[in-house]
Amino acid sequence: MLETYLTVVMAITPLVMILVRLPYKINNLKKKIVMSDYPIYETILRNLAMITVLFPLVDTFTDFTKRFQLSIPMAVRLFCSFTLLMGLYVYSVSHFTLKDLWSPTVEIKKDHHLITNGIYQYIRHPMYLAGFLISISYFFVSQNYFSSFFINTFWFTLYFCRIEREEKLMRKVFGSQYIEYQKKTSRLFTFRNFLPFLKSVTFISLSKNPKKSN
Ligand SMILES: C[S@@+](CC[C@H](N)C(=O)[O-])C[C@H]1O[C@@H](n2cnc3c(N)ncnc32)[C@H](O)[C@@H]1O
Repeated sequence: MLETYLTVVMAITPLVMILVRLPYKINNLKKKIVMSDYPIYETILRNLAMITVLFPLVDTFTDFTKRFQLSIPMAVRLFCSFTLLMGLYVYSVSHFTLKDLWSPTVEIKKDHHLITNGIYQYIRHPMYLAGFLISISYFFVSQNYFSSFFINTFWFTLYFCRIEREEKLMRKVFGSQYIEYQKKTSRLFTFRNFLPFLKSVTFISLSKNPKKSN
């Protein structure tokens, strides 16, 4: 019974990730990019990371990776299934908040404005936080060190290479507005504003993305 629940969590992970992202991915193709910063190594890394999104399906529905299993206590696996679902939720909320300003790489679109509401009023990179939560939790839920090694290596490297460049580009485009925003927010996680942060995730405060920055 518990094993079935964990298998379902593993199987829905890539499906939720793909389905949530799909409309934004399509929308992104229509938008005019005015500035970008993505070196070739990031394109390679991103494509490799994208392939690993499918690994949970391989782990769940085939025997290819079965021999790389550890034995992790059920209580730990159950707890991590909760953090994995939280990760999927934060991933969805950050997409819903960023809307058509989402892009797969570090780039600025025509009429880009700074989002500072909802979950973005507490942390600057909720989508990357979600990625970390999902990848780490997946290791414990699946117990599969082979898939988890590739998932974690590619996603962690991608995010760590990207965050600084993304913030640099945002400072270049939004100037003092982004510097002020940085002062008020944490990069990936907030202990100081943990409760309001949780509230913003729980109640999806998607209320009116300001068209112009405040
Ligand atoms: C994959 S999204 C990730 C957004 C953010 N780093 C996160 O983790 O939630 C990357 C794009 O989002 C855009 N972006 C990031 N933060 C933003 C903000 N606060 N307001 C508007 N656009 C933002 C940037 O143009 C960047 O190219």
